[in-house]
Amino acid sequence: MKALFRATVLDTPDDPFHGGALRAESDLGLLVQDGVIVARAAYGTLRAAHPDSRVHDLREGLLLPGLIDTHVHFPQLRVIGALGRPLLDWLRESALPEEARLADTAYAQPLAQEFVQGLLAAGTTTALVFGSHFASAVDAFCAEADRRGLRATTGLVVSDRILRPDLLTTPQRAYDEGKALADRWHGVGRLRYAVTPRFSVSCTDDLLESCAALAKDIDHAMVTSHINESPAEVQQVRELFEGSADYLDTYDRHGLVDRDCVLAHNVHPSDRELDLLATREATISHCPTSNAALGSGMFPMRDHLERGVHVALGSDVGGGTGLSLFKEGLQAYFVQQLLADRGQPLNPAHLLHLATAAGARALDLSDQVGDLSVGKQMDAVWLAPAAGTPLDIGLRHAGDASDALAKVFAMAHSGDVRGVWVGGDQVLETRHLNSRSAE
Ligand SMILES: O=c1[nH]c(=O)c2nc[nH]c2[nH]1
Ligand SMILES: [Zn+2]
Repeated sequence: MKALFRATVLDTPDDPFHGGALRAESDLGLLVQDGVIVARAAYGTLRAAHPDSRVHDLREGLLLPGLIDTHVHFPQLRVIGALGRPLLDWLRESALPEEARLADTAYAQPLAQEFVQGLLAAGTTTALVFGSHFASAVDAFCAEADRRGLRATTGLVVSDRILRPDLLTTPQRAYDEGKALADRWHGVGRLRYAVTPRFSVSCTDDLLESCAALAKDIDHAMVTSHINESPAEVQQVRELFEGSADYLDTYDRHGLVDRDCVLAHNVHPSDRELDLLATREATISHCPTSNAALGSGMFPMRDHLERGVHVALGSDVGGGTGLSLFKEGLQAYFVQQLLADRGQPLNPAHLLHLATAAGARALDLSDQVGDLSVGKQMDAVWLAPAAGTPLDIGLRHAGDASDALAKVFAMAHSGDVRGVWVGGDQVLETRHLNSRSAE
């Protein structure tokens, strides 16, 4: 049976960083068949043409494309909020001891459930997920993401130096375990594989070469890692890779940087790195709450965009302070405001684009998700705040759609998410969902 969604729908099919604007339509109908939007028109018109369709009446609040988180660590959910330390200290004292616990599948399995539930509850329908150093834990995450219907790209995190010994591997083992995981999960349901060297600090050239070999041997794999996050980390990479031009070169000289590559942070890039990222068409995942929490620095978004580098948004949990991309969008806005004349002016359409269509492009999923046009998958988040909350009051008094969206980024959180769909499947249902088969 066809489903007909009735809502006020906001999305950004035309890139607002390149002349596009927010698309906003009220009392719109989205007709969905087999998970795909097959018609988009005034609700009354679609209802008259499809009287047997099952109506989802979402007129309260707003319907947005499902959010796309391009950098989030599965093993770090339980250590969100370890504030007060810079990156390398935070890794050693907070993140890595927790990551070591995932050697135990009995620890990893409930964590996978909590993590996938957390993403969906935040309205995130697609994510590029930094996996675990342990293949069994990556299996646990993939099984849970598949069970819940999350659109996820993930892989085995690999390192062969400097980290605590229980997190280290070898180039051969990294290849073999990664290949076996990809054979099990790549292309299963909505899952894809990402080759995931942790960062150049913890990866020798031999390991990065094995990552490149693995990426070549998996049809259309992604590659993801970290880059230029904190000054101390950048300095350590400089010392470890004396023959490299810069941090990006440590990946690029192994052929790891191309359109299917997403690198998190890039808070401290050189002009050469920005130009090469643009040439390679790679994406930088900007993770603003993490950058602030770890004191990593203020992201030079304007330099990225002026030089043609693609930018999307990531929560970077657990360096980041939660799974909500609304909070990341707001923090991205704050940082650019604080950079004053060096900052990138951002309006609500920019924020929505960064949290949706830009992520789809990063993951090479633009033909499927990122906005709510005909032909796209029905991946959507329905925001309907409880009556009397500041967001509810704000939405009811918003001057126009852009104003309403600004209020969403200023105030929305998981508690305001009332329904989430991936490929037309309802993957999260919360308070009093209003769905009926006829008017
Ligand atoms: O923000 C970050 N989180 C991490 O877990 C990590 N590992 C290397 N570099 C990192 N940066
Ligand atoms: Zn990270």
